[in-house]
Amino acid sequence: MEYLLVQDVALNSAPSYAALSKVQHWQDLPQCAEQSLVSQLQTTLDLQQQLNIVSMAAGKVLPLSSMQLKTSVGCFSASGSQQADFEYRSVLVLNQQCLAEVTYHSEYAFTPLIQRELLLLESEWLFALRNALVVVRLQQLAMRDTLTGLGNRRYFDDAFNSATQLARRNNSHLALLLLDLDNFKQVNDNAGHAAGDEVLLAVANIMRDTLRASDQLFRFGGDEFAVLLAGQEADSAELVARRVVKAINQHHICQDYKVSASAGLAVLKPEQDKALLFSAADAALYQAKNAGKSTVRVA
Ligand SMILES: Nc1nc2c(ncn2[C@@H]2O[C@H](COP(=O)(O)OP(=O)(O)OP(=O)(O)O)[C@@H](O)[C@H]2O)c(=O)[nH]1
Repeated sequence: MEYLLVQDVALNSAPSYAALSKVQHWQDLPQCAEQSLVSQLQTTLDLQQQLNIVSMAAGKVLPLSSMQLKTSVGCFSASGSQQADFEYRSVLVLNQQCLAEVTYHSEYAFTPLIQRELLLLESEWLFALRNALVVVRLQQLAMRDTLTGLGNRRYFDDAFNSATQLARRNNSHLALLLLDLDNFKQVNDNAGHAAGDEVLLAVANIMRDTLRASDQLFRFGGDEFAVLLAGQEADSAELVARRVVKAINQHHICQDYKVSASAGLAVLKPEQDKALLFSAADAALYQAKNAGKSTVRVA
C-alpha cells in the first residue's frame, strides 16, 4: 500500500487565481471564473500560490507594484513584483499568533480606507495561511535533521531516488559523496554531548559554505553526511569532495577537537542502479577510513 507523502499534501493540481474584477494588476497570471477569495485560497496549500491569489484581490483594492510575504518558513514575492514609492506593512495575526508580515508597494498612497479594505482581505486569508504554514512546518519536521537543518535520511532516500531517475532519463551526470567524521566519538566522551553537537553544526555549516546551493546536503544521523552532486558539479565531483574534506579538516573547531573527515565518492555509471551507486560510495568511504582517515577515495 502506498501512503501519501507529506510533501505531496498540496491541493494545487488546478491553478486558480483571484479575479474579483476584469482589471489585472499582475501580469503572468491567467484570469479565471469569479470565486470568493476564501474558496480560491482553499484550493492550495502552497504559500506562493496563496500570495499570488491574494495579490490579485489586493490589486483590485489599489493598483499594486509588489506584494511580499515574510514567514518563519521563508519569504515570498507575488509574481511580477517591483518596488514603488508608497509602502504599507501589515502583520497577520490569528488567535494571538503572528503568522506573517505582508509588505505592499504601490504608486498610490495607502489611505486609511484602502488600509481597511486590505485588512478585510487579509482576514479572509488567515485560516488558509495558517494551514499552509502548518503543512510546510510538518514537511520540515519530517524531512529535516533537527540539529543541523540539513535534509534527513528520509529526505535523502526520496531525493536520491528522484536524482538517479532524472540522471538516467536525461543522460546527465550524478555523483554521491558519503562523508563520515573521524574520531568524533572522543569529542562526546571527552568534552560532552554539547561539544559534539557544536562540531556537527560547524561541519554542516562548512559544507553549506563550501558547496553550491544546487548541491543537496543531508545528515543521516550521528556523524554521517551525504551530498548529491548533479549536472556540471558531478563532473568535478572529486575536486568538490577534496575541497569539502579539506575545509572540514582545516576548520578551527575541528582542529580544536582533533576531528577530521573521510569521504567516499561514486559517480553514477550507465546501467547502474541507485543501490549499486550507494554501495560503491560506501565502499569508497570504507577504503578512506582504512587508508588512515582524513582523506577521500573514489569508487
Ligand atoms: N553530540 C552528538 N553525538 C552524536 C549524535 N548522534 C550520534 N552521536 C554520536 O556519534 C558517535 C559516532 O560514532 P563513531 O562514528 O563510531 O565515532 P568516530 O569516533 O567518528 O569513529 P570513526 O569514524 O571510526 O573515526 C557516537 O558516539 C554517537 O553517540 C548527535 O546528534 N550529537
